[in-house]
Amino acid sequence: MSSTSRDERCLLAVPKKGRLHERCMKLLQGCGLECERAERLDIAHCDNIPITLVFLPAADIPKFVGEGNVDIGITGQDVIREESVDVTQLLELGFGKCQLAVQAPKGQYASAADLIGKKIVTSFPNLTAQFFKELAASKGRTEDTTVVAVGGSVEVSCTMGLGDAVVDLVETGATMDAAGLEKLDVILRTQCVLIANKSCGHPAIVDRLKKRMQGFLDAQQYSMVSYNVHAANKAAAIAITPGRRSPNVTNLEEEGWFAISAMVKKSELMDVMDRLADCGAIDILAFDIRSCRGSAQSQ
Ligand SMILES: Nc1ncnc2c1ncn2[C@@H]1O[C@H](COP(=O)(O)OP(=O)(O)OP(=O)(O)O)[C@@H](O)[C@H]1O
Ligand SMILES: O=P(O)(O)OC[C@H]1O[C@H](OP(=O)(O)OP(=O)(O)O)[C@H](O)[C@@H]1O
Repeated sequence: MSSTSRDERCLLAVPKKGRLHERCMKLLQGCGLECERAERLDIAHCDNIPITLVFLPAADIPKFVGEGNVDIGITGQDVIREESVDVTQLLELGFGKCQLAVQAPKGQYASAADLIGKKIVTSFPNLTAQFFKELAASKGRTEDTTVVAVGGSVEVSCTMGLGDAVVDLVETGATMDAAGLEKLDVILRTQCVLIANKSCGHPAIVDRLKKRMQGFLDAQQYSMVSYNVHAANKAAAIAITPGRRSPNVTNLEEEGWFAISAMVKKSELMDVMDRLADCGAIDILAFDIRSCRGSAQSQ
């Protein structure tokens, strides 16, 4: 570990287990953070940047960031909203995407409004109570909806007779379906984000990490395509690969030929390569990008 004191090191909270953990570790690795975590220890100092990782339950991270126990953190927008802490959202990370949804036993209720005044089981008691309060107000209803907080396995609550319906996270819908539930309404769409304490003391380190993360995320979305094309087909080829800012065009030794390279969305890569070949481009190659920096969207 480098010889930096606690005050010089930026504390970054990372989900210690669950769905977000692996994705976060892959992201941090892609950002070049090198750190060794001793077995059973929930803290790891990075050797090559003054950042210390603190491994915490995802649901506790908003509070610790909000109160300044750690400087920055990675967690879901759902738990940030549930804790209603005042933190700065620095970056959407594009994974951990799901919905917080009202779910009821299939065929029993037509809409979430039919659950006003009933008993709802959830790990998100604050968001659930707020949702039903606002729903009741919008419908001119006065009954109080009972919210029962549980720590997990929410989907089995109706079967166990704990409540009439649940509010839980849904991604593919497989868990909901297996539990005999159906979605009646969506309270929140969420994804994993990088957050910072409002008066975070390490702006330079945080900014560097944010740019590295953006670079890693951009690199995952794009491939680099390079090809050779004759002057007669150059304009058509450039129209297919305009790049993010502009393609890189250089002259080949061979008269009338050009080498072109450009970033292409991975989701469009095969189509772009087909179209380049159709318009006369040759030697068409695609490369993975490991990371990138300084693109317009990354500023
Ligand atoms: N099915 C899902 N798809 C995508 N993201 C999810 C899904 N379930 C949860 N998440 C996101 O991951 C966060 C942590 O959820 P997870 O269930 O992994 O947490 P945990 O309770 O810490 O772990 P565990 O359930 O193993 O105890 C959630 O707050 C949410 O942002
Ligand atoms: O729509 P799906 O793709 O089925 O995902 C939804 C499930 O994912 C989460 O649980 P997770 O599997 O993380 O385990 P948990 O119940 O222990 O939190 C969430 O609580 C749902 O149960």
